[in-house]
Amino acid sequence: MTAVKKQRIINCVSQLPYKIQLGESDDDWKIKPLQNNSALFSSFQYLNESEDYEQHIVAWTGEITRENNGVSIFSNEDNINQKLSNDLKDSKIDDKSKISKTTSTENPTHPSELEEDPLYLSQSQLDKLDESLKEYSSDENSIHLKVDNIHPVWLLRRDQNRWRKYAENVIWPTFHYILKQSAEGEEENNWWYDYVRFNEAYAMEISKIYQNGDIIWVHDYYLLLLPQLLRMQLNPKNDDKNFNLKIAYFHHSPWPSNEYFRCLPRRKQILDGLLGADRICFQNDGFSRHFVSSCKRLLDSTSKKSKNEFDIDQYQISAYGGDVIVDSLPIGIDTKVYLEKAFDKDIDSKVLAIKQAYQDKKIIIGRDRLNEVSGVIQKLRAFETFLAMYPEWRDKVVLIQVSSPTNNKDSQTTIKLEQQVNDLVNSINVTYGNLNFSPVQHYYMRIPTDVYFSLFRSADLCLVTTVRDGINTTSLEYVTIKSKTSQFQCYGDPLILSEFSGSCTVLDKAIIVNPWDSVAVAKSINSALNLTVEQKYALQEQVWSQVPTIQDWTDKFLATFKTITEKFGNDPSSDRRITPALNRPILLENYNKAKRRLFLFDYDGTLTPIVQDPAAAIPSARLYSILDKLVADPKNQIWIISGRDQKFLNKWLGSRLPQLGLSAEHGCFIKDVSHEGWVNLTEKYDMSWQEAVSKKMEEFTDRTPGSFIERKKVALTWHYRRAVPELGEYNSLELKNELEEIAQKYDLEVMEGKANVEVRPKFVNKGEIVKRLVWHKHGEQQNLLAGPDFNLLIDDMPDFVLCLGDDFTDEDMFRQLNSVEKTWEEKFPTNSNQWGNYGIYPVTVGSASKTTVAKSHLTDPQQVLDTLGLLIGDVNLFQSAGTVNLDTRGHVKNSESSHKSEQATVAYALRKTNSSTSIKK
Ligand SMILES: O=P(O)(O)OC[C@H]1O[C@H](O[C@H]2O[C@H](CO)[C@@H](O)[C@H](O)[C@H]2O)[C@H](O)[C@@H](O)[C@@H]1O
Ligand SMILES: [Mg+2]
Repeated sequence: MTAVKKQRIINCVSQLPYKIQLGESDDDWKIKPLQNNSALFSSFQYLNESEDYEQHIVAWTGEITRENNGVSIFSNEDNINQKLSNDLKDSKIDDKSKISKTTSTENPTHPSELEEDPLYLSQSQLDKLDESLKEYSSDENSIHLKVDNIHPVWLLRRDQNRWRKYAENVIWPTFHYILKQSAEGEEENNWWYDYVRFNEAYAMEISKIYQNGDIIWVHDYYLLLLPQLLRMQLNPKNDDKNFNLKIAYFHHSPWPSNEYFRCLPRRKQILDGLLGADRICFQNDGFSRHFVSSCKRLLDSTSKKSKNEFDIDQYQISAYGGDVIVDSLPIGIDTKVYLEKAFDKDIDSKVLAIKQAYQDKKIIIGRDRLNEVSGVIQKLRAFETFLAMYPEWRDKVVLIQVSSPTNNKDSQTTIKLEQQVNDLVNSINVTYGNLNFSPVQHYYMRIPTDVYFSLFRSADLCLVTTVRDGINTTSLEYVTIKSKTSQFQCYGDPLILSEFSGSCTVLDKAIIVNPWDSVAVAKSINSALNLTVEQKYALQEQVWSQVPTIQDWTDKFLATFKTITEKFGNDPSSDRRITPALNRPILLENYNKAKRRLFLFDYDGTLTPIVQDPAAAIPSARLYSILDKLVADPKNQIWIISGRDQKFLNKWLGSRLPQLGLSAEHGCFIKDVSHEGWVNLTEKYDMSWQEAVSKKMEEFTDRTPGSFIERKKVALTWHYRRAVPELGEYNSLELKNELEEIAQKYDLEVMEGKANVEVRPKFVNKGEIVKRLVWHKHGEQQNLLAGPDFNLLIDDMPDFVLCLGDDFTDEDMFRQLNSVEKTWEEKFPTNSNQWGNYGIYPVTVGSASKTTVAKSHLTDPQQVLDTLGLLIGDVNLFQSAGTVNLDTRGHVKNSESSHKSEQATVAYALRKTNSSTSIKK
C-alpha cells in the first residue's frame, strides 16, 4: 500500500525560534530556544507532530552574536533570571532594598560591538552552523520546539538589526497608532530597502524548496511584501494549467484604521505586497474591516461580505474583478502544555514561597513588554487611584509587575518610558508603602517560564491594561492556569482586561475596562478582589470556555484555507488570477541586453496620475526628464498611445519631444516618431453617428450635475468624475446601455473608462496600432497608411517591448502583444532570449487583483516612473520590491558591494589566521 502523501506547508516567520551565538572557536555554535512568540511556535510544534502535514519553516536566523571575551549573552540572561528566581525562592521578594527601585537588565554584550563586527563567516562556518541548527532543531530529546525541516535565511551584513528597522520603527508604530515624526528621509529609505531585501531573501529561500501544491503560510508584518514576491518568483512555466500557488497570510498584530494606515509613505507597495496572497487573515473582525477599507480607499477595490464555514465574516476584495479573501481568526495557545508545565512540583515550591512572602496580602499580577502600548503606565496610575480610593486595601495588596524589555530597549522612547515607570513605582511606594512593605514590585526583565507560572498561580488577580495589541496571549495563559484546581487554591482568580486588547474580542466574559479611565479600573480592581468564591467560579467557567486552543486555530485556519482555494479553483466563473508585480531586476537585465527597444505607453493613469480635471493632467518635470533620456538612446522607439486628442498630445508631448511617436483618440490618429504629420485612420468613416451619441450624452449631462462631455475630433467622452459618485456611476451604466443601441447601428464601440464613458468607431483601437508598430522594421519610418508587415524577420523587429496601460482600452494592446508572442513562438522557436521569452512585457498599472490579460502589474504612475527611472539609471533597484538574487550577506548577487564583501570576508579570514599563527609563535 502506498503511503498517503502529506500536504506540505511552508511556514514563513520573521525569526527562527532559536538564538544563535558563535563561541570562542570558529565552529563552536551555541543555540538556545527563543522565548517569545510561543503561541505561533506551538502551532509549528503541532504541525510538526501532525500526520497530515509535512511542515517546513523558513526564517531569518536573527542576529548572530559572538561570545564576548568569553561572556556568553546566554549566561548573562540566565544570571538575571536566576536573580528573580532566587528572590522568590528565598522569600526575599519584599526586601525593601530590592523593591524600592526597579530591577533592570544589564547586558554586557552591547549591540555596538556587533555593529563593528560584520560577522565575516566563511562558507565552512556557515555549513557547520546550518548542520548544527538542523541537528538542534530536530533533536528528539530536547524540550525546545522541534522542527524537522528548517530553512534558515542568512543575512549577515554589518549592523544585523538593520533587517528589523523598517518593520519595527515604521510599520509597528503605525499599526499601533503611534505616529512618529518621520519623513521619507534617507535613513527611512535605507530601512525600506533593507525591508525589501529581507522579503526578497525569503522569496529566494522558498523558491529553492517550493513544490507545486504546497501551502505557503506567511506570518506578520515583517513579511508584508512576501506574498507578491512569491507570485513573481514562482510563476508557472509555460502557463501550466496545473500550477496551483497557494499563499495564506496571517497578521498577528493589529491592523490600523485607514486614517493611520494611509500615513505610511509605502502604503500602496505594502497593500500590493499583501494582495499577492489568496487569503489574508486577522486576529479579529475589526482589523479585517480596517484592512478592507484601506484597500477600498487606496486601491479603489470593492468588497463583498459573506460568512465562512465557521460563521465568521469574510470579505471578498475585488479590484476590477480579481479576488482575495479577507477574514479573521483569533490565535489560541497550547492550553494542555500550560496546564502540564505550570503544575509541576518545582513550581509548587515557588508558589508556596510567594504565598508565604505575601501571607496576608492579595497579589495582583501584571506581565507586559515595556513599550508605548502595553499600558504599564495606565496600570500603575489605576493602581495608585485604587489605593487612594480604597484605603482599606492599603498594605493588603501588592502589584507584582514584570515588564520585559523589547528589542527597542535602548531607544530614547523606551528609556523615557522606563524612567516614567520608575518614577511612578517610586511615588506609589513612597506614598502607600512603609518600611517593611512596598505595594509595587516592578521587575524590568525577561523571566523564565517557571517563575512566570508560579507568579500566575499565586496571583489573586491579573491586570491587563494594554492600549493596543493584536492579541494578548498573557490573558489567555492566565485564564488557562486559573482553570485548574490545586493545593494553593488558584482556581478561578479573575482577570481584568483592557477593552483595547485584541483578546477582549475573544474573552469578552472577563472583567473589561477602559485603561484610560483609572477610576473605573480602580473600581474594577476593588470589585474583582471582593468577589465571592461562587462569583469567581461562575466567571471563570465562562471565560475559560472562551479560550481558543492553538490546535483549534491551526486546524480551522487550514480548513478554511482549503475551502477558499478549492472553491475558487473549481469555480469556472471565477477569475482569481492574481497578476504578479513586474519583475524589475529581470526587466532591467533584459533592457540592458536589448538592441531594439519599443516602448508603448498609455498616458492618463499610466504616465500621470488621474486627477479631477482632464486639463490638469499634464506631464510632470520628472516624466519629461525620463522621456528625454529614453528618446536620447538610439536603440529606443517611444510611442504614446492614448485616448487623448491630437491637440492635447501635441501641446504637452509632441511639440516638446518630436522624437515621440503618438497615437490619439484610442487609435484613430497616428503620428510617426520624429515626424510632424498626423494621419487620420478614420478619414473614410461615416461620422453621422456623432450627432446621435452627442445628443444622448447631453441628455445624461442634464441629469447628472457635475458631468460634462469632452468632444474630440472623432471620439466623444462623457465624464462623471466631478458628479456625486453614486449618481455618476448609476447614470453611466444607464448611458452605456442606451449608447449600445446606437453603437450597433453604426458599428461603434462604447467603452467604460475611469469615471467616463467613451465612444469611437469599432475598427480602430489601441491594439491595432500596437500590431503595426511591432510588425515593423525597427527604427525605419512608418508608412502610416499601410498595415503590419508579417513577413519581417525576427531580427528586424524589437527584442524588447514594454507596454504600459491602466484601463480597459489598454487591454487591446496587451491582447495584441500576447498574440504576437504566440506567433513568434511558432514562427521563430529558436529565437527566444536567455529567459526563454521574446522580451515582451504587457504591464497593467493598478492592483494585483485587477482582471487583465497583462502578464504583470505596477501599482501606480509613481511606480511606473520609478521603473522607467531604473532603466535609465536614475533609480535604485530597491525603490520598490522586485525579485533579486541576494548573497548570504544581503547584497545583490554579483553586484559591486557583493564582490567587495566577499573580498572582505577573505581578508578577514586571512587576518585571523595570521594573528593566531603569530600568537602561537
Ligand atoms: O488612454 P488614456 O491616455 O489613458 O486616456 C483615457 C482618457 O483619459 C482622460 O480622462 C481620464 O483622465 C482624467 C485626468 O486624470 C480624469 O479626470 C478622467 O476622469 C479620466 O477618465 C481624458 O480626458 C480622456 O479624453 C481620455 O480618453
Ligand atoms: Mg489610461
